[in-house]
Amino acid sequence: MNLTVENVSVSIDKKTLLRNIGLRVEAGEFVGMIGPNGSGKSTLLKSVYRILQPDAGIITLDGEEIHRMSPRQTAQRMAVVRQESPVEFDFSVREIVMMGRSPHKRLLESDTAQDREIVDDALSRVGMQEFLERSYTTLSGGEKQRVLIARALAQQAKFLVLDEPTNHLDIRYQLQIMDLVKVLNVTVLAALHDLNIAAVYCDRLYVIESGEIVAFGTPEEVLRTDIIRDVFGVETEVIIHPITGKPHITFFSDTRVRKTRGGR
Ligand SMILES: Nc1ncnc2c1ncn2[C@@H]1O[C@H](COP(=O)(O)OP(=O)(O)OP(=O)(O)O)[C@@H](O)[C@H]1O
Repeated sequence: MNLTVENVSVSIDKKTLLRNIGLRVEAGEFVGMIGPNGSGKSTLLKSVYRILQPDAGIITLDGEEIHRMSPRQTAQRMAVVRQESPVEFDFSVREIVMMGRSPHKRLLESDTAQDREIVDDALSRVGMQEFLERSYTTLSGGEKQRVLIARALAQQAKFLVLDEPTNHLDIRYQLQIMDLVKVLNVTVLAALHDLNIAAVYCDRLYVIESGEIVAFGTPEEVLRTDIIRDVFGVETEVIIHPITGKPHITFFSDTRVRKTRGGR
């Protein structure tokens, strides 16, 4: 399943949040979006998962315009893990993950043995099988995040949209979840803040700044000292890591750089 975003612009209350965005994610590709806070990453993802209707431009999945699909057709193709997914009612973990099965069922159809197996499998893949009967609202931030990832897995969509999928996770689960998503062999578009994680897991990256794409390419092409300085205002040293073979970035605060250079 591939995604194409062509000339997409979004404005809210006369403020332009995205301007002429173009990007493509090929089938099976893992594409990351990086950029400073407030640059428009979530806005673009929201346009892709149809929470926002762009003012201009076209977004297609396998050539089909997403804003013409029914919500059910979209959910059969696309699973979304958002930064915060507020749950108002006291659902159990099992119920939350089972929601991932609903695009595949008819209205009021009861859960089958196969649905239960898929839910169990999804929970065990994120290390949450022990929490099946727990109330979702009692979970820690990281546990909630893993349950939402399990729900996306249970949805068995061929296209995954991830908005900061690992922001609540400790380092072990960050790597585990990224490894898990990587081996699913689905198409992924993910907004990521951790540039070193983006370097290791993404096939290609788009850099977004003030609502515009300012760079794109492989991690090697994009994660350069000059680009990171221009976009994030941070000094770095970038090496190709001898073990991963991918760029590895060390960050320096401005004060530290000035001190080392003998400034004030
Ligand atoms: N409904 C809205 N009304 C007005 N401004 C909005 C709205 N939604 C988003 N914005 C603004 O649009 C800009 C882009 O926001 P967005 O959430 O897409 O950024 P982001 O790159 O995902 O940021 P972060 O890294 O902080 O999550 C921000 O300045 C934000 O305040």
